[in-house]
Amino acid sequence: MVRAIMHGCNGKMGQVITGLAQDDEGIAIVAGVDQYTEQKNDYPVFKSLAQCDVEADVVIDFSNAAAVDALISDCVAKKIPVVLCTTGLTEAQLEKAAAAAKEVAVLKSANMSLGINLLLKLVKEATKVLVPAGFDTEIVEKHHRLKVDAPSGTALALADSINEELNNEYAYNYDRSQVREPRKKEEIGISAVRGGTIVGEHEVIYAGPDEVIEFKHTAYSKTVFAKGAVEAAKFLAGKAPGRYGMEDVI
Ligand SMILES: NC(=O)C1=CN([C@@H]2O[C@H](COP(=O)(O)OP(=O)(O)OC[C@H]3O[C@@H](n4cnc5c(N)ncnc54)[C@H](O)[C@@H]3O)[C@@H](O)[C@H]2O)C=CC1
Ligand SMILES: O=C(O)C1=N[C@H](C(=O)O)C[C@H](O)C1
Repeated sequence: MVRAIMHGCNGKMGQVITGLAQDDEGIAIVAGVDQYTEQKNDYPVFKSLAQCDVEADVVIDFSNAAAVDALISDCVAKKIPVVLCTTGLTEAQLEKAAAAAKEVAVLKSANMSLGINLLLKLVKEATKVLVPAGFDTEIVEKHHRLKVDAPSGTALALADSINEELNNEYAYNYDRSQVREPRKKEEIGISAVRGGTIVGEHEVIYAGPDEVIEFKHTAYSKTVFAKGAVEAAKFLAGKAPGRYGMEDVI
């Protein structure tokens, strides 16, 4: 059985994963880390991974970008593989995660659901055909009112997947309110909506001459992300240092 430390254990995703792990014989949450150390479950909770003295095979992280620098350093120091799911990371943090992967196994993914990981591939095929035919690409994401980062990590991952097919030559446009000019061809628009309890919606819109194609993924519960994270943790435990992604798990 894989022993996991839940980083961000007292948050929304931390609690869904804790519930899922209780019914899964292949994984056990043996400790939690959270800035609020209230013990909500049957495992001990520590303020930081550095302070955690419980042995484990892997860390699952759903916390906050501000927590990720210390987390990565602590995983390297303790030589524990990490499933990094927190979004809104800076370029410097992404570089730090890449450097850490030389020392420990790091699986980073902005979205652990099966559907989005398929969509990341589908948009590559669509882009190859549609953009040369004159279609513009826009991404619209919608999330609950408590989400702190925008645009979502998933929207950025979708944009990156599309842009790879365009030799990374397209710029991301997050805000059209400050200019009065037609849309540039070589851009990908990304818009964020926040409200209520929306779990997560991502639409990729290809708008062409007289026709529009839309791909849409809707997450109806956080369980889709939690299931992916649990499978990723089982996959990553015991793996050699390196960078891994959900494509390695699915
Ligand atoms: N990759 C994926 O599939 C998904 C990623 N996410 C991302 O996961 C992150 C967490 O999401 P939620 O659980 O909804 O947020 P949340 O705000 O409900 O939970 C975050 C938890 O992290 C804790 N935390 C914050 N700073 C900390 C620190 N410095 N040290 C230790 N713990 C700290 C908070 O106290 C809280 O309990 C977000 O960045 C979100 O975008 C969310 C869902 C799916
Ligand atoms: O904060 C969330 O809730 C989610 N965050 C991830 C993101 O930023 O892409 C994934 C999912 O959409 C839910």
